Amino acid sequence: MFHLPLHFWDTMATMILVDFQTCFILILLCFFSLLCYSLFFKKQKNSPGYDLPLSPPSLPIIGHLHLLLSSLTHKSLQKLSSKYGPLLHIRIFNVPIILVSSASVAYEIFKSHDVNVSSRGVAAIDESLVFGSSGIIHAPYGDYWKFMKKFIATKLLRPDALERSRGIRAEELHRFYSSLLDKARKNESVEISKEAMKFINNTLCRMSMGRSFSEENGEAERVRGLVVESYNLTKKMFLASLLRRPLKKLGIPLFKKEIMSVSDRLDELLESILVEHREELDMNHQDKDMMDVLLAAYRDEEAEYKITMNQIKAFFVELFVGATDTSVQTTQWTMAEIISNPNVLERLREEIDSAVGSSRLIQETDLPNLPYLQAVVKEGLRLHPPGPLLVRTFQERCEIKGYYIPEKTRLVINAYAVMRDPDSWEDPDEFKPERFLSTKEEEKELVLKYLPFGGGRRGCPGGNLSQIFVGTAIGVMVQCFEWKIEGGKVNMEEGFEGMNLSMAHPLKCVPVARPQTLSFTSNL
Ligand code: HEM
Repeated sequence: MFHLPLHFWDTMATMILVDFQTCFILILLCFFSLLCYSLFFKKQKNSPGYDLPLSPPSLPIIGHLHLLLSSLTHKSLQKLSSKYGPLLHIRIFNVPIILVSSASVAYEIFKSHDVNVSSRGVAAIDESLVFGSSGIIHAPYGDYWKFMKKFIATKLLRPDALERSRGIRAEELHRFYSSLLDKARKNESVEISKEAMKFINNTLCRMSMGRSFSEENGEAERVRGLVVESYNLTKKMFLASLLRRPLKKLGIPLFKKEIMSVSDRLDELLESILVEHREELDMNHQDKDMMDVLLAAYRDEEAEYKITMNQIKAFFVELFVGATDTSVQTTQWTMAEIISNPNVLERLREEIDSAVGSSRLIQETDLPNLPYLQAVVKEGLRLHPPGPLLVRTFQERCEIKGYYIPEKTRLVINAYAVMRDPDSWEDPDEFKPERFLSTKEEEKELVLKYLPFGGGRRGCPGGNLSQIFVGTAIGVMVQCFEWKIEGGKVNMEEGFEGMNLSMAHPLKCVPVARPQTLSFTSNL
């Protein structure tokens, strides 16, 4: 009898086992695809006359999801629009998203459909303090949002409220200068974003709730740590918000545990700071910082809107998440551009030296007299907007450039692409601050295509404060130091840290103190 060798049976057994595993995986895949198909891929009900713009080629089932998950989404989308046009529709599974990449289409949307696109329509985990439903960033366009927007403009960031906290910013600016000077004396390298983060986070902590890094309990540092954790969850939150409804049907609470863990710790920290503020307010009846002002609104029986404690906490979380890293990244990118463009550095320094002189440190009250510095910051924001994609939702069906968009369709405006659109900007990839030294007429035109702070009523309310943070930080670095760059050249490669566009290789350089600026005492 013919005997097959033992190892043959071994091999057969292994093959059968492997085949069985492959089959099992295949069956699972088929099952999962069918499930995806029924959950995401079933044709949406067409609204009458619904006619979306062109959709570029996409992958089966997932559509353009891979582009949204790429590390530099704004660039992938910019590439797509430069090939297929400034008004497109992309899809994630079967969910359509309108993609806008030119100034003219963005302008039409903000001019004629502003209220219609004034809700973002994205909410991750309802009960989370980070990007949940209690915050302003994801609040639908309605009473709560209107109350908060007005409150921020008239109570928290109005010129006289900012005037009251000017002393805090001057102290922190001096501390920023001293820290750089210390590094210069030791000939040590500085990571610009770290120094800027200390300055901005500390200033904002003091302005909003009277806390700073230097205080012993370290609350500002804990806030900062938790904000960093929130940034690191951004992509997960985005996915959770996108797939929330279909996955809810399957009982999968995507990333809920991680998101709630950060949210709970923020809640605990803010609760203790709020209790302290309430007790102090009861004793002194005097509001000193933003938290006091919000608590007074909470207690106001006559207030137009009855704000809740959860909304107050969510506001502070979003204030830190939205205000610190955006300003830090802008400071870092702008400084990188200044160091890479010696002619800009020279002109800027001449302006500061002549307007401020050499006997004192620059202050925020100097900014109106420094038009070139303002132009440099604007140009930094044009080329490197920290939030390159603006996300909104069309609440109602509408017509854009002859297309009919159904209600509840997501909208993404690629502000990065708009601000580098060669049809709107001369030499769009060049750092040319002069373009912002314009006449009033030209200025009006610029507003239409300049979107680092978004647009319309849903645009960023913190533009003025961020100009102060970034303008003064850049002012100090240029006024007081020469900068030696490691390796002689700045690496301008982009990366994405958390939710903001950042430098793939953080800017590190050694400050060398200019002789006349060695002995500035505090401006106060
Ligand atoms: C360089 C710094 C900053 C940049 C580039 C920036 C950018 C943005 C952008 C692009 C948006 C979305 C706008 C839209 O959808 O049209 C936004 C929203 C927001 N920003 Fe800023 N921001 C900065 C600083 C600040 C500061 C300092 C604050 C607070 C003091 C702040 C508070 C907010 C708030 C509360 C929102 C939500 C507004 C709403 O949904 O109605 N931001 N910001």
